[in-house]
Amino acid sequence: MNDAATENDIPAHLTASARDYASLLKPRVMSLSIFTAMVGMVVAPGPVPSWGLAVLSVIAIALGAGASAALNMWWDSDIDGRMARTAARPIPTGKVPAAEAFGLGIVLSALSVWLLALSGGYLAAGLLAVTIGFYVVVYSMLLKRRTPQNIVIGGAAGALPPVVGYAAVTGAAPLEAWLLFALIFIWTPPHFWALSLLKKGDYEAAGIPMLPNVKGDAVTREEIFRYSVALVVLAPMLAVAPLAGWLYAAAAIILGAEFLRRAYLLRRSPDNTGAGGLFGFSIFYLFALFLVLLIEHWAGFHG
Ligand code: HEM
Ligand SMILES: CC(C)=CCC/C(C)=C/CC/C(C)=C/COP(=O)(O)OP(=O)(O)O
Repeated sequence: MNDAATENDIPAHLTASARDYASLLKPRVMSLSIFTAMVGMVVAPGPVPSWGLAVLSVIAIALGAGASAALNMWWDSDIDGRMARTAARPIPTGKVPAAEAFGLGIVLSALSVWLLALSGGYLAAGLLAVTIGFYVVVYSMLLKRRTPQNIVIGGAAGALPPVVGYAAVTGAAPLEAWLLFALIFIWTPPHFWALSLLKKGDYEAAGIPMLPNVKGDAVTREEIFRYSVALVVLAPMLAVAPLAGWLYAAAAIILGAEFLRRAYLLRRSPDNTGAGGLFGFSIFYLFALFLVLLIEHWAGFHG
C-alpha cells in the first residue's frame, strides 16, 4: 500500500491530526500576544498576589487567544482558501470541518473567560471577552471585507492583551495599562501593511480591500511611514509612567531609530524593497521592547 493511494482513499477530514487542530489556534502569531499579556501582569504595581493564580490567568488568556483564532478561521475559511498564504489551513483543505472549528472556538472562548474570572477577576474576564469579540466580530466579521481601515480599528483587539494581563493581577485598568495598549495599537498598521504590500495578489484574489489594493502601494508606504513616526515618538514616552525606566527608554530610542530607518527606506522604494524586512523587524521590535520591560521589573528597577 503506497502513501499516495492511502491519502486519496481517505476523506480529508478523517486524516486531521492534532497538529491541524492546534494550527486552528494560530500559535505562532498568538505567542507574542500572550507574551505582551504576561508582561502586562508583571509590570502592574505591587507583588503578584499569587503565582498559582497568575499561571492560571496566563493559561486562560492563551486559551482565549487560540479560541479567537479558531473563530476567525471558521468565519474566514472561504477567503483563506483563495489566498496562497492561507490555502493550506485545516478548514480550506477539508481536514477540519468548519463546524468543528466553530465549536472549538466557542467552547474555548467560554472556558477561557470563565477561568480568567476565577483567577483574575471579573474586569480581566470582561476585557478578555471584549478582546475575543473585537477580533472575531468587529475585525473579522464587520471590517475586514469592507474597509481598508480594517486593521487600524480591528487592531484594538491585538492591543488589548497587556491590559487584560494588568487587570488580572490588580483588578484595575488605569491609564498606564492603556499606554501599553497605545503602543501596540500604533505598531499594528506598520506591522501589517508591510506584509500586505507583499501579499497584495492574495488579497486581490480574495477580494479583501487591504490598503495597497484600494489606495495603491505609494499611499501604503506613506501611511506605514507616518505610523512609524508616531510609534517611535510614543514608545520612549512610556518611560514617564511608573511602568518603564531608563533601560526601556534607551531600547525604545535605539530600536525606534532602526524602525524609522527601515520605514523611510521603504517609503522611498517604488518596488517595495524592504517591506519583508520591516515586517520581520516589527515583530522583533515589539518583542524586544516588552522583554526589556520584563527585565527591568525582574531586575528590581521598579517596585
Ligand atoms: C489587526 C491586527 C493584525 C493583523 C491584521 C496581523 C496580520 C498578520 C499576518 C497576516 C501575519 C502573517 C501570518 C502568517 O504567516 O500566516 C502576521 C504575523 C505575525 N503577527 Fe500579526 N497581525 C496583527 C496584529 C498582531 C499583533 C497585535 C501581534 C502581537 C502582539 C502580532 C504578532 C504577529 C507575529 C508574532 C507574527 C509572526 C508569526 C510567524 O512567525 O509565523 N500581530 N500578522
Ligand atoms: C487574548 C486574545 C484574545 C488575543 C487576541 C490577539 C489578537 C486579536 C491578535 C490579532 C492579530 C491577528 C492574528 C491578526 C490576523 O489578521 P487576519 O485574521 O486577517 O490574518 P490571516 O489572514 O492570517 O487570517
